Amino acid sequence: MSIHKTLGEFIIEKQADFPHAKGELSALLSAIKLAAKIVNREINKAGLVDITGATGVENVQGEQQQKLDMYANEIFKNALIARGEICGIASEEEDNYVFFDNKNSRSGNYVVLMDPLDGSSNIDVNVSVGTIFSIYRRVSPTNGPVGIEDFLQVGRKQVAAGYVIYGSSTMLVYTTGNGVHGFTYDPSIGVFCLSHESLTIPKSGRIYSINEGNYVKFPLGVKKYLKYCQEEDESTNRPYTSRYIGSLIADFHRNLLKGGIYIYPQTAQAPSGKLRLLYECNPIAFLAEQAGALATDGFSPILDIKPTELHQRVPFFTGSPEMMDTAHQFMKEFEGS
Ligand SMILES: O=P(O)(O)OC[C@H]1O[C@](O)(COP(=O)(O)O)[C@@H](O)[C@@H]1O
Ligand SMILES: [Mg+2]
Ligand SMILES: [Mg+2]
Repeated sequence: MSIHKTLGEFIIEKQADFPHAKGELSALLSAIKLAAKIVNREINKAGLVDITGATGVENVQGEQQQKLDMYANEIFKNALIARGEICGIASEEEDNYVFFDNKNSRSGNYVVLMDPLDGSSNIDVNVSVGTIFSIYRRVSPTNGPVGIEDFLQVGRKQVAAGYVIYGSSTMLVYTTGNGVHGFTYDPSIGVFCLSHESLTIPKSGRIYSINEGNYVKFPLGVKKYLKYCQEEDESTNRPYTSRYIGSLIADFHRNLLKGGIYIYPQTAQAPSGKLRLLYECNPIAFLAEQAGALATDGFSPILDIKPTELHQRVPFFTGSPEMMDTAHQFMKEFEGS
């Protein structure tokens, strides 16, 4: 029976990959690893504990906050605040960024942006959900207060990003800019073990993920691409098959392993789409590009977008490069209509 390498061992081994290393990545990821285990424990018994349903409070996005959104937000925040490397966080569930104003954290060099619970609409129905994180080095002077500029950095500046998927098994998948690596949680020994080293997405695939319930509101380029996916043509493996879980992390993870494309486009009602640039699209885009996939707003790379607001939204296209190229051709051809 082979004993898999643990996440902790792998991080130590890969330490040299992380600029300014000095053990800071280990501390950052061990905080996330610990919080993921605690949230995983509660999710696994969600029906038995008072953790399902809404809190009755609306978050800054105008969405009903779910109890598990808030629980995960507190667990990750508290795990991060306890580590001196991190001087501040931004979260989907916090109106503004949070500055860890204590002596220990002030000297921290990193900020974390997170979506503590992704796929909130699936919490109560036992469908895979996730946590997404993005890590930057601060740009404001160390030992001083954190500023908005520390959070509004282009995605290319990320030093690490990843997600936890709470599904049939629980996995943590991350990158520090040296490939994408996946670790599966073994509850019997309480550790994340290396199960998917150097993940790369298949060049093409047969899966498209989009909420077709919004079809009539889609831009013409997206409508045309969907028709292309559904046409009969054996030579190009079409029609493709539609798979949409409604949890960005679960849809992305499946496509990463099998090949495919995920699209959450702009609509007439939501000209910037739904997904948030800083703690959903940037971290996924960093992982995607590291795994040989593309991630764009339908036209240009997500990682080159200069953020202007903490909770700004962007149209999001990501997936196998050949499928993305085709989708881009339709978006270009029907741009503006
Ligand atoms: O229900 P819709 O409009 O298809 O939206 C589903 C999308 O919204 C999200 O749930 C948004 O994320 P949160 O659950 O973190 O708010 C994504 O995970 C998912 O891909
Ligand atoms: Mg989300
Ligand atoms: Mg969320």
